[in-house]
Amino acid sequence: MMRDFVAGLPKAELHLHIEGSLEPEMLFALAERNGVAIPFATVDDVRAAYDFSNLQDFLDIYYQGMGVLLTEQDFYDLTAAYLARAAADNVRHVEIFFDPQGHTARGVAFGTVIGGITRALDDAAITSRLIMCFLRHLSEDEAEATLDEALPYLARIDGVGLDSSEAGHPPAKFARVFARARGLGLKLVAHAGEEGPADYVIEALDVLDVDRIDHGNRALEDEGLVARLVDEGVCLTVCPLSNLKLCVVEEMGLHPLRVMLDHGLKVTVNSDDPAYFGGYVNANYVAVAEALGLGRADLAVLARNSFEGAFLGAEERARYLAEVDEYVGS
Ligand code: HPA
Ligand SMILES: [Zn+2]
Repeated sequence: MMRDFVAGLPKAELHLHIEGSLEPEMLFALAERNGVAIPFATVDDVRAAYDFSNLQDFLDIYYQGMGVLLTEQDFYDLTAAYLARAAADNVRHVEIFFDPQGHTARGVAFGTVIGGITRALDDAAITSRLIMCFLRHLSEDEAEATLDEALPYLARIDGVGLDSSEAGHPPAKFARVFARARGLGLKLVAHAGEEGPADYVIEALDVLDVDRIDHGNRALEDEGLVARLVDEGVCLTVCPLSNLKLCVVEEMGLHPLRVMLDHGLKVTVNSDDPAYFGGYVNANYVAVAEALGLGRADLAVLARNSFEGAFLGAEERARYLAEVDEYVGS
């Protein structure tokens, strides 16, 4: 069965917002532990509120939800719970986003956030990288101040990203801070082409010089851009259940992943904000496999792409790719 094949497939997850892995049960537990009021009476009430028509609808609830995260232990518990879910999906390597500005704006210290997350990463069996995202609805000066705050922790931060409300906040708004991050030796990624136009994908490549594109769906609207992404082997971190929940696609049968694979784009499958979008990484693989009729060979390509697009050293990458080959050949 396809589900069993996906379950055993070794894979990397490259697009996961740790704050988006906050399950309703943990939301309640942390609200109680920290004495934070939340506008929900039951876990079912919370799930009922997860009905979004666009990215902003989701972001409003996502920023509200992270308000229960206050202590280092909260960030540890959140991250440890995600890592356990990922390991259960046979995720062998994760690259985790976090949104420091969503916490420092509430008076939670940068060190508290990164301390809890990295302690959980250190305790986990799977390998990981950590990517700090700037909130694009805020100013570049605020992103610069966040990068300043990160300087003492650069040994634990592998890259920077760009997330939050895309429309009206083009990548070029963050040209200076991304250039500085590059100078500090950090990897660079940016959400682009989720709701924003193909031009934002081009800008992320040309102005920010990113190593990967997060989402990238709307790149398909520009033939020349597709050819360039194929030619340059740019990895796209696609998030099928997210796209469905945020109405980026009308139904899963219309998801562009199959077309992306057919073009030879280096696409990967990821969960984005699994607590909000209805499934972790394997659920995303199964959803697209069923809706688009993907076979084992397609799924193996997706898993290989996830390790090829990851910020791994050559030796680690080769080891993981060999694991995929061994599994697929078996
Ligand atoms: O999918 C997303 N897009 C933009 N910002 C986000 N922040 C969390 N998830 C997302
Ligand atoms: Zn995302």
